[in-house]
Amino acid sequence: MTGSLKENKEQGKLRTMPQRVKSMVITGNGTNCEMEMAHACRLAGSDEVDIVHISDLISGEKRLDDYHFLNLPGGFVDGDDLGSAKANANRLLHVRIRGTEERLYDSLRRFIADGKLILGVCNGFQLMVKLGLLPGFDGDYATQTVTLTYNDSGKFEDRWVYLKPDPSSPCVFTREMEGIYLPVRHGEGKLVPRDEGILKRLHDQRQVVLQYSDSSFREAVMAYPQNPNGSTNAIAGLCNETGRLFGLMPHPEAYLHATNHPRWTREKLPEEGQGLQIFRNAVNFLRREL
Ligand SMILES: NC(=O)CC[C@H](N)C(=O)O
Repeated sequence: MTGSLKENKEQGKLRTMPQRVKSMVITGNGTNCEMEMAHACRLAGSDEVDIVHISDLISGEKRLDDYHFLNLPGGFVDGDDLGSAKANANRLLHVRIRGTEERLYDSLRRFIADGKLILGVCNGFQLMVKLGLLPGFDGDYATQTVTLTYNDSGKFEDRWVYLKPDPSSPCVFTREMEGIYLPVRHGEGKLVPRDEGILKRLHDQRQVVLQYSDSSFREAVMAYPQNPNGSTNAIAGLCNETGRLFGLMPHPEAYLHATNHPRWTREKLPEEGQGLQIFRNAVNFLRREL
C-alpha cells in the first residue's frame, strides 16, 4: 500500500502514479455470486481481484490486510439456517485465525479502521447487518441494531426493482448516481430496525442510501411489488457513518452490461449496466484516497 507512495516521495513528489487497488471477494459455504462480483471489480478497474474461500482466511493463508476493497457476495451461506447469514456472522465474530489469538472479526475491524471499503450484496448485506457493521453507529460494530428478515409476501422474491438514491448520503459507492434499476432475489430482505430511535438516526445521518421507488425514481414506495419485501420506510440499502461500508439487497453485479437487462432486446439502453458504477466509484475512491 505504501510502496508507491514511498517511491514517489523518494522521487521528491507526492503520489503521481495511481494506487494499485486490490479487491477480495469472499466465497464458501453456499455463496454463489462471487464470480459476478469479481468480474464487476475487474471491469471497474481493480488491479488485482482474488476470490478467497473463507477457510483460507481462517487458516491464515490469505490476509485481509493485503487488500483494499472487500466484497461480500450474495448466496445462501450455511443454507440460510438460523436466519440468513446468522451462522456466518458468528463464524466471523468468534473463530480465530489459525495459530494466532486474532479473530477474523479483529482483522475486519482493522480493515475498517484503515479506511478501506466494504460492499455487501444481499447475503453479504445480511452478514454486515448481523455483524453490526451496518449501520454501525458510533463504530460499535459488534452491536446489531437492525435486521433483515422474511419478506412480507412470505416467499422468495425474484424481480427487478427501481431504486432512489439519497444524493446527500455520505456513501462513496453511489456518488453521482440517480435512479437505479437492479434485480433482487431473496427470501429475507425486509429491513426492520430495533426501535424508532434507530430508524430516526438512520435517516438523520443520511445512512439510508437506497429506497425502493416508483418507476420514475421520485417517490419511495411501501406497496408490493415495487417494494418487494415490505422493508421499513422502503429501505433497500444502508451505509455506515463514514460512507465506506455499504450494503444493499439488490444485486449491482447482476447489471454490468445491457444484455443483463430484462428488456434489452426491446429498449434502447446504454451498453454499460448501471450496477458497474457502484464498483467503479469504489475503485476510484480507493485510488484517490489510499
Ligand atoms: N441472493 C441472495 O444473496 C439471497 C440471500 C438469502 N439467501 C435470502 O434468500 O434472503
